[in-house]
Amino acid sequence: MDGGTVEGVVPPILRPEHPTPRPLSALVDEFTLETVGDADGVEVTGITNASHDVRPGDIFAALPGLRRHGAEFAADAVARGAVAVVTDAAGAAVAGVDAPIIVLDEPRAALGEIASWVYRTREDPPKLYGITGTNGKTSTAFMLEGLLADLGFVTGLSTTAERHVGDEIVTSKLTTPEASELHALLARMREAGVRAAVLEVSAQAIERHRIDGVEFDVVSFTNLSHDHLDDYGSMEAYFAVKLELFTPDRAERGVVCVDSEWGRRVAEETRIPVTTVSSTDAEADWRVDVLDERVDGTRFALVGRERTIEVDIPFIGRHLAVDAAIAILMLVEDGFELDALAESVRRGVRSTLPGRMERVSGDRGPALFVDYGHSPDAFQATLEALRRVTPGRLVFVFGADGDRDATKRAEMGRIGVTYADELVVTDFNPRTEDAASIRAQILEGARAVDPARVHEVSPEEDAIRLAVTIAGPGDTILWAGPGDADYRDVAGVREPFVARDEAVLALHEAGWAE
Ligand SMILES: CC(=O)N[C@H]1[C@@H](OP(=O)(O)OP(=O)(O)OC[C@H]2O[C@@H](n3ccc(=O)[nH]c3=O)[C@H](O)[C@@H]2O)O[C@H](CO)[C@@H](O)[C@@H]1O[C@H](C)C(=O)N[C@@H](C)C(=O)N[C@H](CCC(=O)O)C(=O)O
Ligand SMILES: Nc1ncnc2c1ncn2[C@@H]1O[C@H](COP(=O)(O)OP(=O)(O)OP(=O)(O)O)[C@@H](O)[C@H]1O
Repeated sequence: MDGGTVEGVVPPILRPEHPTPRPLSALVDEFTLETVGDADGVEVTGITNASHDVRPGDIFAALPGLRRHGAEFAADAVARGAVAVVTDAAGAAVAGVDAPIIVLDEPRAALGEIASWVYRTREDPPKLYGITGTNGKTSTAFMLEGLLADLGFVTGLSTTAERHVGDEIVTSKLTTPEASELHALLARMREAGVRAAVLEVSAQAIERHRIDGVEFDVVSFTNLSHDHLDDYGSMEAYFAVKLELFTPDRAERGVVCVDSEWGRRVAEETRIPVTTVSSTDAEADWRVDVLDERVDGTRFALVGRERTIEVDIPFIGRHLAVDAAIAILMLVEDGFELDALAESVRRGVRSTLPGRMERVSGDRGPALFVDYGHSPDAFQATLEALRRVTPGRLVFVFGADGDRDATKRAEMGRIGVTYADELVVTDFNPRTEDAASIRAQILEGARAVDPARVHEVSPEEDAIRLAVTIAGPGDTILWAGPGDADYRDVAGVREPFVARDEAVLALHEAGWAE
């Protein structure tokens, strides 16, 4: 199981409350599936690939994984009420269950289409907006949802931070859920009357068939930078996966930020019509001209070939202005008039971004922000933005997560000490890795720039306390990594940990907060 061992830390999976039963035999006929056992008379109401999520009437998708084969859990799934199993030949050989088994060469590749059939998610779908890129997906998604809500839509949202079904909010596990969970979420949204849904799409989701069976009205590309090379090996391979979202099977239209070379390539190589936006390239269809950067917000002009609007967002930095522009343009691409959007932009973009550049300090002492950034490019964007609104020094606290792309760690250290005045290197979800050796990799990059401004403190609650001691009024502290997470993962065990709360406590102990 990927969720932790601590109760309350594993987020719930949202499902339709009143699914319509469908005959398994109709599924077998429609997809011409090879079946062991008798599908006749079996009624299906759901599907899942996680044995602990099985409900009576489900199909259990027993998928081969990196760590184990889901078929190991088939008996448990059937005991919980699964009425059929979908798996591959290896899974069928070990499933050992008294239930019909559908055997496929690649069950993961079929999961999206089967889940879409089970939950009928192609029937009268809501408007669907998908956002991909290395950084800014969650931020853009929240801003877009805010706009849609202001336009009067009942909205749905699926991000790294939270999933929303109208007013219902749960925390997320993966950025993009597995296909069976995603289609269940869409079915739950339909029950709640959701007419517009915004989905964050990770590279892993595209590659691992998590968004199969979903057809987006508009997709967008924020940027691409060093991350996830443990999964993809090279930036070229990482790019190729992202590009797949911009194909006619996946989406009708797109919005592409061409600030980076990767964005320019998406715009060139896409197979769907796209509009381009940039804060640096005057040739783009739309330009983001930042007019004013303040500690409480940013004002920018969104300049088109024929129209311009001015936009205020309550977030710091031009990178978030670009995210806001992408959100607005996704609606323009979907047929909304920019002028008609202006009022909603004024009100709707004023949503909150959980754990993204979130200010947790009050009026006294240093300003303290908790952020979710965990890549060199995100660090640079946030530190440069904070520098422009900080009269004093910039103190940066971060760690690099374990069991994830180790090749970015030294670069994170280098960026950290280059763009901040003081750097406190600490821990962040070491998972199954040794925390000290992760810190050592970061420190190697940081100390090569300037060892005098680099501190090493473990664990993170001590690190934030040191930062609060170093900083004073007029200074800014950025704690990057944990964002809005409510746990930390040490030695593969998740324990409750909320960075915001630790940060406020540290400020309180230093006399800067009540
Ligand atoms: C590399 C990757 O994406 N792995 C995902 C994948 O794991 P896997 O295929 O190796 O599965 P496994 O753990 O071997 O288990 C095999 C099967 O047995 C099932 N099982 C397993 C145990 C059990 O008790 N019962 C059970 O049914 C599992 O649900 C699975 O279907 O399927 C699992 C079940 O759905 C996921 O939890 C797991 O995500 C892991 C935790 C992960 O860390 N993924 C990251 C890399 C990821 O996907 N990140 C992106 C965003 C990144 C970003 O933008 O920063 C994301 O979209 O979240
Ligand atoms: N357009 C952008 N360019 C660079 N950095 C950005 C941009 N937008 C947001 N960031 C920074 O990237 C970090 C992550 O932001 P956000 O959560 O919105 O991205 P994400 O793509 O959803 O990340 P993840 O996929 O890891 O969930 C934050 O530090 C944020 O300040």
